[in-house]
Amino acid sequence: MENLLEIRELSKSFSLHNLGKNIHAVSGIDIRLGEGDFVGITGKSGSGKSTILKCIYGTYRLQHGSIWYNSKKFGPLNIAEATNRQMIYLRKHEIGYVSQFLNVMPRTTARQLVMQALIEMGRDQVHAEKETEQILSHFELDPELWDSYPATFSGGEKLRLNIARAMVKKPRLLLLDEPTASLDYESKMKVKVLIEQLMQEGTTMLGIFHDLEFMNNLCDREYNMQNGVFTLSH
Ligand SMILES: Nc1ncnc2c1ncn2[C@@H]1O[C@H](COP(=O)(O)OP(=O)(O)OP(=O)(O)O)[C@@H](O)[C@H]1O
Repeated sequence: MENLLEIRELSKSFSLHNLGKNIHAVSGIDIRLGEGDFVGITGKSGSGKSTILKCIYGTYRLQHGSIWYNSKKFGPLNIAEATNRQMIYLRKHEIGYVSQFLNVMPRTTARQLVMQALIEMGRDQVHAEKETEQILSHFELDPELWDSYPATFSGGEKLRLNIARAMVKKPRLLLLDEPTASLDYESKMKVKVLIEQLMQEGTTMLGIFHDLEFMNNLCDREYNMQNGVFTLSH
């Protein structure tokens, strides 16, 4: 397999049984991502952008098409047919997903949350501790909060922690689902610095951004979604 990710003819619809309705979220989507590519997706709200990322991450099962991912561990793998065990492995080691919502884990501090992610990736304790402190400082999370539970954090603090946790792992493929949506300008710029660092290190990224200015200078290619269909816009 020549690319890191090859999506062919992806279609996904949702059956709303209680309303007797079927919603076609996306259809006939084709995307190729070579190693190190940064591809952006734009489009109106509800046009199906997040659905694509969720199919790649295995949150949604597709009805039609294939999502070939060239895994380090499993070789070329069609995510549409991957087992739960394979998806759990990929999420821990190879594919990252960052959205604007943080899944808070009970009785886990901010520091532990980031450290766990690094240890899952195989870092030893000493390096994991150092990298955790570096990234929490980069996102200016007040050191007083490092050993507190994120459940009580403000929206912006949760979001910065969420991004820190996904990015510190430096996954091979990083899916960005509007991660900067509700961040202030300074925090957005900090995310941008990290994206640029990851690009230099060869991380492949597929990202949805509403802020076109933010995205324009970063992406190699940009697709626009309209009513569940894709067109290359630049
Ligand atoms: N789990 C679900 N169940 C039912 N319908 C869904 C589900 N997820 C998405 N949809 C529907 O699929 C369509 C596409 O949704 P999606 O979240 O992919 O859009 P989006 O382009 O990412 O929107 P936004 O920019 O507002 O986040 C919408 O009509 C949405 O209501």
